[in-house]
Amino acid sequence: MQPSRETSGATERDEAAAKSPLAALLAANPVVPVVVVDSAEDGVNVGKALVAGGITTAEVTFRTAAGADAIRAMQEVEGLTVGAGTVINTAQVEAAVAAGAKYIVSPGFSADVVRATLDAGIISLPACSDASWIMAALELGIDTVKFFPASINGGVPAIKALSAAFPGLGFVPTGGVNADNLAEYLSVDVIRACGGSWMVKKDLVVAGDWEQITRLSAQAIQIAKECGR
Ligand SMILES: O=C(O)C(=O)C[C@H](O)[C@H](O)COP(=O)(O)O
Repeated sequence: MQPSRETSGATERDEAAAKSPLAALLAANPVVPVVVVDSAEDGVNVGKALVAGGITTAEVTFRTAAGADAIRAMQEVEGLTVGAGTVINTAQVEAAVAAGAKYIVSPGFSADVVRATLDAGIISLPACSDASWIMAALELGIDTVKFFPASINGGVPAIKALSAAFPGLGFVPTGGVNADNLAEYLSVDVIRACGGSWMVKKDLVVAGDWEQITRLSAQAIQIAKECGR
């Protein structure tokens, strides 16, 4: 009997996870929330709200001045693996590592940022939006790339087309992913996880609506489970 698509996907993901710390991180965290906060305190509250909803990681961006402080403070949230997002230069890599970030995500590909991250012994997730950038990432040993902005760059059909040229490569689509299309993305085997801000929208953080963040997180995790994640 042929294995079902879901079963073969799980096996392929399991094999990748056994070989790569990044793939293992994503196997444990199929939904990666992109967190933007203006204070460390907000970061801690968001982190607790995510964990209460079953999300166990947070990509805290360097888009605000509070990024590094929030990453440092969020280490205290039990059950949360904190990474840094929107890391666009090596000074930010240093700041993220010093703050305790366990992984580093960029909106694009910079060889300097990837090298500095790997040299620090941290997991690197650069974004690549086309085949040329993917080839540059492969040269540095990257096995999974963020695909950003996913919806504008062609979504699932684009990822399937790129995947045909790069067998074994994992993708983390981010940008335009939400509760309505999460299942479409997570039903594709090479998509190791999805990133996005939909469960931690700025207005929810500003309003201190931690309960809604928990509800949206739980909804995302439920969708992921239904996709066999
Ligand atoms: O800041 C970065 O490093 C990014 O790469 C951008 C974020 O991942 C996206 O802006 C999230 O996209 P939305 O879920 O559509 O809000």
